[in-house]
Amino acid sequence: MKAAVVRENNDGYVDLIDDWEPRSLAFGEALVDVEYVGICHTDLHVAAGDFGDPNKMGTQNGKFRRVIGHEGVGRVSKLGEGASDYLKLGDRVSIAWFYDACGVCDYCVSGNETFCRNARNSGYTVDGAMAQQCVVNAKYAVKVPEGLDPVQATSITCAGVTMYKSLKVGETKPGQWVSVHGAGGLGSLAVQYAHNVFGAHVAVIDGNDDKLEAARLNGAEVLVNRKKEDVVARVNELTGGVHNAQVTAVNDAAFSQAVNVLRPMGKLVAVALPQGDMSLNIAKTVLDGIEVRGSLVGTRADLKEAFQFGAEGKVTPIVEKVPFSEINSVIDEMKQGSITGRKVIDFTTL
Ligand SMILES: NC(=O)c1ccc[n+]([C@@H]2O[C@H](COP(=O)([O-])OP(=O)(O)OC[C@H]3O[C@@H](n4cnc5c(N)ncnc54)[C@H](O)[C@@H]3O)[C@@H](O)[C@H]2O)c1
Ligand SMILES: CCCCCCO
Ligand SMILES: [Zn+2]
Ligand SMILES: [Zn+2]
Repeated sequence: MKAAVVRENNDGYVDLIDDWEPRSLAFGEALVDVEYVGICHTDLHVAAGDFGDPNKMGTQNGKFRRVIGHEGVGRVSKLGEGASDYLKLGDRVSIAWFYDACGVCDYCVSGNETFCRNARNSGYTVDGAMAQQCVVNAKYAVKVPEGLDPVQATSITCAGVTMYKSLKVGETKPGQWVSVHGAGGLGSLAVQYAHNVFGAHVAVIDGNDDKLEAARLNGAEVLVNRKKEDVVARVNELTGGVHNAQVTAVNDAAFSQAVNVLRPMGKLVAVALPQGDMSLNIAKTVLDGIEVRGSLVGTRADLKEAFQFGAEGKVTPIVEKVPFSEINSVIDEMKQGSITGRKVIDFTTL
């Protein structure tokens, strides 16, 4: 079978192989025939070894080869022993970054399971969705609701749930101002969840006018092109300062800008993962009571909620189907910042 695996030289691209075979099913696992898989910027980080070499975390056919992908959707085609308590054949399920966890630690039992120290991650510490078949833990594979387009569901599986959760982490309330730094895969959905679900006003910042226009059409009222305007001055001038800033831009500078557009007692919610450290204006942080919070994807409950808003038409991911053979071209486009919404690999035509 076909699969996309991290290259052994971690050059940031993937090898497209056709000798992929999923592992045999352990107790409680199920096999999924993959339909569609979105490419998240995290896949680029993984392929480049930014979080450590994923090929050293698993084997395939005796070689170290990790399948990427964690914005996957597909249908259950085989149930391992014990899986039928949770899934049935034909169920459409998601394959998300949060693959599974221990289920018993303080984080798992308090609604914070994504922070479990034994959590496993699709396309990183376990083989991911970018293959014709993928193994899932039946207890953790969140079902895609009927009525939600499967191609759009891929974007909610990571980008959508991540921003839905991070808006919760930012304690977003109706009528407040939210700034979204980066209008890419995550940012484009942050705009929709913030405006359509949380009832907030949205200011969006990017360097690409097409993405800013897409954000305007999805409810953003303030658009700032970082390459043409002073981000901090414009956002403060037009919003009076935001209540929370959602940083999805893969760029250190965006974090400093985010701090400086917050009104007193504002919250910076860090989501993006550029390599390096965040530099905070100490005086601003202290004198304005600023909070900085990190946010990591979403729990199974968050994903179920995020899907439901999609099924109800409150959010509509911008997606474009792309053939499996073009994965590395999509990686190049994402590096150039030229993708509005998400490119989604189509396994149904293989
Ligand atoms: N914390 C989490 O749970 C989580 C989940 C998913 C993705 N991520 C991370 O979030 C980041 C974004 O992922 P994505 O798939 O949306 O990426 P993307 O490439 O689709 O979008 C990034 C956007 O940032 C814009 N940008 C770059 N520099 C900017 C700047 N200085 N100011 C404003 N915009 C800027 C780019 O033009 C692009 O539109 C990645 O680092 C990814 O690893 C984190
Ligand atoms: C450590 C990387 C976290 C990214 C979540 C899914 O994109
Ligand atoms: Zn992701
Ligand atoms: Zn746990």
